[in-house]
Amino acid sequence: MANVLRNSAKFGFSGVLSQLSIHSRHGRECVSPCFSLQQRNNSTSPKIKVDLDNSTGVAVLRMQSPPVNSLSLDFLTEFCINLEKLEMDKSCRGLIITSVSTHTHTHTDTDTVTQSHKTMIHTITPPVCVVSQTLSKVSSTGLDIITLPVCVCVCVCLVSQTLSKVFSAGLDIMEMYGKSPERCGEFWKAVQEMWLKLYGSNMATIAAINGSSPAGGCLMSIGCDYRIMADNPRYSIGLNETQLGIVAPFWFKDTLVNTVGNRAAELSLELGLLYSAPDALKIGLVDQLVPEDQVLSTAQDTMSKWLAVPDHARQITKSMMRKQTIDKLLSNREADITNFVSFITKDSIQRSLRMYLEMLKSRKA
Ligand SMILES: CC/C=C\C/C=C\C/C=C\C=C\CC(=O)SCCNC(=O)CCNC(=O)[C@H](O)C(C)(C)COP(=O)(O)OP(=O)(O)OC[C@H]1O[C@@H](n2cnc3c(N)ncnc32)[C@H](O)[C@@H]1OP(=O)(O)O
Repeated sequence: MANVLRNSAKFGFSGVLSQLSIHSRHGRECVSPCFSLQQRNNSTSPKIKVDLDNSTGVAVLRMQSPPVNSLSLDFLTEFCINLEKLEMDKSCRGLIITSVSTHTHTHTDTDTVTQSHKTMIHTITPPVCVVSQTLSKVSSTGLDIITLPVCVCVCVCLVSQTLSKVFSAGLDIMEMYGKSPERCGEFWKAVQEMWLKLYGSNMATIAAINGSSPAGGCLMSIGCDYRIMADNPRYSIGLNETQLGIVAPFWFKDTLVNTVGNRAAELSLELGLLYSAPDALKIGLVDQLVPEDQVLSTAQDTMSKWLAVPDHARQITKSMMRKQTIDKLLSNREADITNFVSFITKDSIQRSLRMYLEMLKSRKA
């Protein structure tokens, strides 16, 4: 654990703001205004909202990165910073990770608004102007640009984006498709960092899984100490990498083996299985199913049981259970990055990713 914390110390807070502005992928975030707004609201970053209840010592981290909470470099950077801040905060003993279903953003603009196609524009003030219009997808970049000729004096508009019913769609495939080896390496290092921080956290961690959680989303869930999933037939969870033509790295595999045992992990990984909530419960991939509207409250009740155990005893035990798995990656980080980069940049793998992306988009059409 100490190693994990020492390793993570290299993420300085001064670097956070610059990372956030540099890596904004779609140009849909207006970083500075959002960041200051989030600070006023006691949240820490645009894609992630954190509320720490000082009376219980429990923080709720809500992922709010539409459309599917995919784990981009931006997202992972914010996630790690937030985790590090909570880890350093002695008053925080427990962490619940979940997804928000709605997300509000503030944009400062003059007369043009650029957003993704799932955006609804609700209100624009001042001048008073109400528009309610679902945008259609128009450009090859995936961005929609509309001009509001009647609102040439727009100063501030409140934009609400809707998240799909997902916990997290896993790694952002666009971070692995058509990117330079350097950028892929940077991305993979951030994926490693996210897992090291979460799996090695001193806090008691609970995943409140209120939506689908494939691949990297599943990794995030099994990186926690306990998993509560919404009993909704539309949701699934699992490490489905082979379905994309890619191979789950050894530390994904190790985390799954530690959670469900060797045989279930073998079947699950080789077939790239996505489990329904009841099937996930059956193999121990999640610990509890509850009605969707009770996921968070159950996580909070469960957390109080975890926090009834003296911290030092729980932390040392957790370290004893997970240290070997964590150390294996720590001593192979560079080789793991090299492997990832050479694997993911292969033509054949890039073709698989392209076909998978096309499949995702055509499924919708
Ligand atoms: C030898 C070995 C050495 C080293 C190791 C090497 C390699 C290991 C490498 C990688 C490991 C990767 C792990 C991963 O996490 S890969 C990501 C896997 N994720 C998935 O398969 C999920 C795909 N998504 C879905 O199934 C669905 O989107 C959903 C169930 C999450 C939600 O369904 P919805 O119907 O609600 O939403 P959609 O319309 O499908 O999606 C909306 C929108 O979002 C885009 N999108 C979805 N998922 C992703 C994603 N993971 N990354 C980027 N973008 C995503 C989707 O295309 C839609 O986009 P458009 O609106 O059409 O533009």
